[in-house]
Amino acid sequence: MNAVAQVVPGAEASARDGAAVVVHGLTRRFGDGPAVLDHLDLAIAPGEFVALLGHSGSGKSTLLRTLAGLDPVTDGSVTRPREVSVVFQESRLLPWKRVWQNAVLGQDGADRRARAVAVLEEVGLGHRVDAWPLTLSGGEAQRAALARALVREPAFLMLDEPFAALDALTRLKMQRLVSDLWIRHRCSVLLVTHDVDEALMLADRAVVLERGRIRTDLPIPMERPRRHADPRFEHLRGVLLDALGVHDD
Ligand SMILES: Nc1ncnc2c1ncn2[C@@H]1O[C@H](COP(=O)(O)OP(=O)(O)OP(=O)(O)O)[C@@H](O)[C@H]1O
Repeated sequence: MNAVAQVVPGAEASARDGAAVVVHGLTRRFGDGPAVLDHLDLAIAPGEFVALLGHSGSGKSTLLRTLAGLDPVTDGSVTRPREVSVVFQESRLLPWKRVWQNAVLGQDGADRRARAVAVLEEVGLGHRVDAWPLTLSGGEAQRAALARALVREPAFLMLDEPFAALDALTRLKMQRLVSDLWIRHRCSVLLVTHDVDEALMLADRAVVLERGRIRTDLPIPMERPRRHADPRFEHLRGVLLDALGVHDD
C-alpha cells in the first residue's frame, strides 16, 4: 500500500471538522490476511463518550491500538489530540513501584507526589497511596490505572474493556466512577466493551463493529445519571442486541 497511511497527533490536525478524533478510510491488515479494519470512518467530538461494541475478532482492540499509535495503519488516516491515555483490562502497574509512583510514572516535577495523591483521592484510592500494587484488589488496581491515565489530563481517553475482569458489583461501582470522572474532566472517551448495559449506562453513542466496519452507530439520548429501569434503556438494549445479532426473547 502506498496511499496515505498515518497517525497524526496534534491539535491542529484534530481541529478539522470540529472533531477531537477523526478516522478516515482506516484499513489494517496483518500480513496477507483479510482487512481487520476495512475502510473505517469514525469521528468523535470533543468531550463525547463513545462505546465500541462488536463480537470477538471484529477489530475493536486493533482500532483502539491504532488510535493510541501502538499499531501502524495499512491505509487511511487518523487524527487525534496529542494528549491521549489508555487503560487496559489489566492494570499494568509496575509491581516494584508504590501506587503513587505508578500514578505519576514518567512525569517529573517536585510536586509529583502531591499530584499523585490528588488524583488517587479523586478515584477513591487516597488511603492506598503508599501501597504496593500486588496488595491491591482488582477494583483498586483499575482505580490506580485510571488515576495514571487521568494525571496526564488527556484530551482523549481510551478504555479497552477496563472492567471485564471485575465482579459484577465492583464493575457497577467502577462504571459510576468513570461516569463521574468524565463529567468532571470532559475529555473524549472511547470505551471498548462487550457489555451492552455498560455502553448504555455510560456512552453518548454506541458504535457496533462487524468485520472491521461500522454496522450500527446508535445515539443514546438519555440524561445522566441513568437507570436500568428507564424504559428507553430497555428499548436501546434491544436495538443494540439486534445489531450484535443477539436476541433476548
Ligand atoms: N498481531 C496480530 N497478528 C495477526 N492477526 C491479528 C493480530 N492482532 C489481531 N489480529 C486479528 O485481527 C482480528 C481482530 O482482532 P481484535 O483483537 O482487534 O478483535 P476484538 O474485536 O478486539 O476481539 P476481542 O473482543 O476478542 O478482544 C482477529 O481476527 C485477530 O485474530
